[in-house]
Amino acid sequence: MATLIPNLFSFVQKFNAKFDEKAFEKETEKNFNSQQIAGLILQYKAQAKDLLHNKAEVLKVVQYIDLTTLAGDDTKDRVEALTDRALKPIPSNASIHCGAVCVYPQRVADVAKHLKANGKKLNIASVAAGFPSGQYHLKSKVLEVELTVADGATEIDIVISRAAALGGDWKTVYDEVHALKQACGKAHLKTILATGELKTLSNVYKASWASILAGSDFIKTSTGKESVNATLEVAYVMCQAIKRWHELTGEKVGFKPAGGIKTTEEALEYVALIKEILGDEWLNPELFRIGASSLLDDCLKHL
Ligand SMILES: O=C[C@H](O)COP(=O)(O)O
Repeated sequence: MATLIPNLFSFVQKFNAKFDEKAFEKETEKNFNSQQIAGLILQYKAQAKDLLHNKAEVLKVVQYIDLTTLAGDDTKDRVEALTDRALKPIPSNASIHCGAVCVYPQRVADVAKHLKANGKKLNIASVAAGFPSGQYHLKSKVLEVELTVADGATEIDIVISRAAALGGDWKTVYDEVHALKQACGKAHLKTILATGELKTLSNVYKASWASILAGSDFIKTSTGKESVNATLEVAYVMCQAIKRWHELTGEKVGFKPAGGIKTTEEALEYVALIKEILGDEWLNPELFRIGASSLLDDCLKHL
């Protein structure tokens, strides 16, 4: 019962933009048992095998995808073609579209102009703010977010400072995310934790909590550029933070696994995990996305 009563500490903290270190430490003092999580992961994997035979579930996966290209040689032509594919990912079904198209900041204007010229609407996500390292001055990160939103991005994917996180400086993690949330204006903020570089599950939980407190609309596992990207283990921990925030405040923060998710079965493992931890109400593109460059090809084989 106690957990259903909004925790005014956290709630007020979020909207006053002040970071209370003691409250943060108290809230995030948790131990995660990898063995126990591994047991649950086996269950999610078994459930995904069943879901794979259900075409309606595969169709939903297509709609969760942030169809991504993040390459140094991306051109206007490439992102326009990707946008067309995100608008109609299944050639025989014009009613389905992907969650968003996701490109580098310099390509956002190409996508926005292409959509306008064709009279189409689609979420445009972009990986602004010094992606993927995050090793840039906050001032330039803020400016990059502002410029990218001005070019037409409706969703901004930023990455936290791993240097601050690994040093236990959660206030800096919070302050940066908070500043970047303000820079987003009306655009949604997805905060990438780069979990493959955070070393411990405790750090993953703390990074999730700091990002949620700072106003992130989504928390996302990885940039796709770390040597270890999305895993079910970190997804479990991140979804526990999302669940806890919902218990305390009634607010729903979205979840986006990204990086290295190439098969429909892998995508459905995340669906099974979310179903168990957060429930069916999280299984829609408003609250669940999968960042992926090649997953769609595999989904088409299952339809
Ligand atoms: O955010 C999206 C990821 O960068 C995509 O990663 P991927 O190319 O491994 O699918």
